[in-house]
Amino acid sequence: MTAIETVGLTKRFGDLEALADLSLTVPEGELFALLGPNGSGKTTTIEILTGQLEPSAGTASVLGHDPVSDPLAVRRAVGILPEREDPPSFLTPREYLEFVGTVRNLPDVTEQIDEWAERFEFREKLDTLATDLSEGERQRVMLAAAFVHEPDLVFIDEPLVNLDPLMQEQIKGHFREYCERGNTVFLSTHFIEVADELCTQVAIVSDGRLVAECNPQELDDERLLDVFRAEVGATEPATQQVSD
Ligand SMILES: Nc1ncnc2c1ncn2[C@@H]1O[C@H](COP(=O)(O)OP(=O)(O)OP(=O)(O)O)[C@@H](O)[C@H]1O
Repeated sequence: MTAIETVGLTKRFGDLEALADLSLTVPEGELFALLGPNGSGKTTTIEILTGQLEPSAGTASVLGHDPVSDPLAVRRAVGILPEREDPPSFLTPREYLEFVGTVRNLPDVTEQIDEWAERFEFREKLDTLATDLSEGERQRVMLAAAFVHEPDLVFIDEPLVNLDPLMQEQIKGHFREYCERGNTVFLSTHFIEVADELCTQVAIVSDGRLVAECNPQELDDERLLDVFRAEVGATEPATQQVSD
């Protein structure tokens, strides 16, 4: 089945066309990356697909729901982690995840909280106020919040930016395992290495336009970096780095 389908998705902000005629199909079970340089329309796409922003033209379907006419149905069904979003500074991870559990109608999240804190290694910080957590720790709490209700589809904007290399490996392993169970992960990133190593389907966007689609695991000599350079004209090696 198809997890996400967009047809001719377009978004204009005044004179700026942030997204132009984007048509994408993401089958269920895919570890998908929308890859593109800064300002290429990745966040705009996620915001439209999760019903936070209305497109100027085009249609989208997310797990069979229309994010324009029924944004709540989409947001109930999926997990979302926006770029650089933090838990509220005045709550502990435990309190925040309990809050998320309530919003997600989970009867009792005690076990899930333990499980996710163990998996993303913040168990010893469960009762520390978020304001006193490191950036990476806050990111791990937010990742747990995106997955805690075990949605079929999770959107994550720049998933690995604040994480140390060992935690990056752990999170990548989690994404793979999650998709192997038939779920779908939609990542947005400007780090080629993340898309190349991790993803089963990559769509490259530049200036709001889809310029290439591929499965990096099937690329032989033509590495994803070469495709990216050819289509986007990027020559900066910085795009290969995984962390800031
Ligand atoms: N609300 C807005 N009003 C006006 N312009 C906007 C708005 N939101 C985004 N844009 C513009 O749309 C373009 C695409 O932005 P978007 O945030 O989708 O890019 P991105 O690919 O996610 O970039 P980054 O990798 O830097 O996060 C940019 O030129 C941005 O300045």
